[in-house]
Parts: sequence; structure tokens; C-alpha cells
Amino acid sequence: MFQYTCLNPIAAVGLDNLTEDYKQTEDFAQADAVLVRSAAMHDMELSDKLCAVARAGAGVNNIPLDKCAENGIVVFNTPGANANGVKELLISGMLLAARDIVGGIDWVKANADDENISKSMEKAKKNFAGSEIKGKKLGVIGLGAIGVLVANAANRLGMDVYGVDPFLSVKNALTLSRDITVCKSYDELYKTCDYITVHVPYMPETKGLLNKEAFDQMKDGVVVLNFARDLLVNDDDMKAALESGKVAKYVTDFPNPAVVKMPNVIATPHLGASTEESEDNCAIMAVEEIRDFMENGNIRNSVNYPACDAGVCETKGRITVAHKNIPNMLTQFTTVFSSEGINIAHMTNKSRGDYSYCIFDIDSDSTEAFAQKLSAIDGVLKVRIIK
Ligand SMILES: NC(=O)c1ccc[n+]([C@@H]2O[C@H](COP(=O)([O-])OP(=O)(O)OC[C@H]3O[C@@H](n4cnc5c(N)ncnc54)[C@H](O)[C@@H]3O)[C@@H](O)[C@H]2O)c1
Ligand SMILES: O=C(O)CC[C@@H](O)C(=O)O
Repeated sequence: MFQYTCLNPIAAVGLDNLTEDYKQTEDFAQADAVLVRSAAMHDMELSDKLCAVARAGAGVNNIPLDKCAENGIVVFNTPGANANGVKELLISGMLLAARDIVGGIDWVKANADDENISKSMEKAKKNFAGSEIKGKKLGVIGLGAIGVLVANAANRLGMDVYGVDPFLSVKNALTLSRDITVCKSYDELYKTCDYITVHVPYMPETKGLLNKEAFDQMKDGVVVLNFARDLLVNDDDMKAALESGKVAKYVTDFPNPAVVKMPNVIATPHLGASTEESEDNCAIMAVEEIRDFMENGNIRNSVNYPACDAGVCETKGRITVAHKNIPNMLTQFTTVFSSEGINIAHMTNKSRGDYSYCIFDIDSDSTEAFAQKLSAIDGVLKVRIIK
């Protein structure tokens, strides 16, 4: 029996895939697995019992990845599962910036009692006129799951699209329309584009990516869109750029107390992934990841441990070991196995940065005593008996 807890509402269509082997608990300390969306986990105390955290979404800046890794807790996310939801909102963000749709809607509401509204609106509408996005140049920073969808959709709407991603994956490069220009540098994109949208993860390296230096290189009157995370944009520099007109509009899904008071801001309350389809996709994928990990020890889509898949165990026992990626660990593990007279039928070991993960399929039953021997080895972070 596994216990799990949800730190945010998770779509039922995903939770329904948890079998009777899973019991929901409200007590975080009792959970073997956690399902989370945007809840802040940095200050939470992690119990020894906790094995897995699945983020039903893409961004993992609300989760202490290193602290989890150091405690042998595997953190997963759901790559691409909400990308279409964000893409659609982003396209609407460009349209809201291009034309004063919100101003027009507000005008209609304010004139709801006007008997002659059908006539008066024909005079008023000039105040809300705008431009079209067709033929304009869009710059996409970060060509991942969302960036690629945005780039291809904008291209189909007749925009001239540029992208930049120093870590562009082969899979994403192959999905990108051939009409899109992949820039070698940010500068090339900044100086060319009328609309610039950012789709990179928030990390120390990307903090304040859009700052004065970046704005200075952009065209006057550029529209900046941020549907990724607020701290990717330097607020003080954005305020100055909006006030000077360098940035004509800032469209963001991440308002904060400073941003909401700036001129020419169009803000939505973190709605990118708030669609039925995205919520369902994320929940289904997160639950699949948790189940494969809890039941088979396999790791798919982790953000702090290597991918490691040994399928379903067909031998008598399976033990997994999360450990530091340091020399001599495997020798110590196999010494323990041989001293106990246990035959390893199959072994998978994968490393990622400072951490490694092993799946041992053995020809004997796994025992607690044996797991404890492995746990006692220096550098071992968590041992689990799967079977
Ligand atoms: N508004 C929302 O509700 C919402 C929903 C989903 C995701 N997001 C945010 O969007 C981000 C991107 O999501 P995704 O699903 O496309 O993730 P992803 O991992 O598929 O793509 C991120 C891309 O950014 C690239 N990248 C990393 N650092 C970069 C840099 N310095 N410059 C340029 N490119 C860089 C990576 O190579 C990758 O291709 C998430 O991390 C999250 O913060 C927001
Ligand atoms: O869970 C959400 O509503 C937002 C998710 C989004 O910010 C993400 O990074 O995937």
C-alpha cells in the first residue's frame, strides 16, 4: 500500500488511475508520493518516507530539486502536457496587445445603459483600433515544448518567426517548421522582432534574462510577452522600458505587485495551463510516472535523477538504490550482494550530475536486512525494495 498526498487540486481523470494500492492522505509526513502543481515546497520538511514528487506541469522552481535529490527523492514533471494550453493563451496575448480588445469590451460595459449604443460605438471604436499580427516579426526565446508550438502556430498565422535556444533538442528542432529562422544569438532576435516571447525555465542562469541590456537592443515599441515565470524579467528595467515607450506593451501571465501598477501591462493570473485538457494531460502523465516509479522503480521524466527503465521485474526480487555519483559505489553494492550469496540477474545503473540510480533484479527475495546493508554504504541516499 502506498500513501500519496496532493498539494494542489489534481484532475480526477489522473487520480482515477491510481489503484486500490494507493491511499490518499492529508498528512504530508506520511506520504510516499506527492502530486503538486504550483504549491511552494521549498520550506517543507521532507520525511524519510517520501520517495517521489510529481509536478503536474512543466516548471519546477517551486520544488527544492537538490534537497530532494540529496534525500533520494525523485522529482518528475510532465513535459509538454500543458504546452498547447499555454500556446493558445499566448496567441490571445499577442492579439490583446495588437488591438485594444479589453478597452473595447470595457467601453461596452460602461455604456450598457446607452439606448443608442449601436450608433455611439461607431464613433467610439476609433479609440480601440489596432494592427494585425500577420506579417509582423515574432521572436521566441526557448524552443522547448511551448516555444515550438508557439513558433509554428504564429508562422501559420502569417508571422515571420525567429527563435533562439542554445540547448535546442534534436526532437524540438525536427518539430520546428522550416520557415522559422533559428538565431545564433539573442541580439539577432532582439534587434529584428516586433513581438518577443519568452518560454524558458526559471533558474539562476535565466533570472532577469530580459533586462535593460536586452531592452536596449530591441526595437522601439516592441511587445514583450512572458508566459513562463515573473523573475525572468527584471521588473525595474521593464518599468523604465514601459515608461519610455521602448516596450509598448508587456503581456504577462505572472503579475506581481510591482508589475500590476506599471503602464501598458496586460496581465492574466497564471492561466496558461488552466484548461481542462492541460490539467487532464498533466494529471494523467504525473500519475503514470508515479505508478511506474512506485511499482517498478522506473524513472521517466525526472528533473533531478537520470532516466532509468528496467521494465517490469521478472525475477524474484528487485531493489533500487539512489546514490551519489562517486567512484566505487557499484563495487560496494556487488560486494554486499555476493557476500549474501545473492545473484544479480540484471542491473541498470544511470547517472546524472551528482546523482545516480541503480535497479538490481535478483534471483532471491529481497529482505529488509539486506536493504539495510545497502543503505549503510556511504553515499547511498535511498534504498527501496520493489519486490
Ligand atoms: N503560464 C503557465 O501556466 C505555464 C505553463 C507551462 C509552463 N510554463 C513555463 O514555461 C516554461 C517552459 O515550458 P516548456 O514546457 O516549453 O519547457 P521545455 O523544457 O520543454 O522548454 C524549455 C526550453 O528552454 C530552453 N532554454 C533553457 N535555457 C534557455 C536560455 N537561457 N535561453 C534560451 N532557451 C533556453 C531549453 O533548451 C528548452 O528547449 C516552464 O519552465 C514554465 O516555467 C508556464
Ligand atoms: O499548474 C499550473 O496551473 C501552472 C503550471 C505551469 O506554470 C507550469 O509550469 O507547468
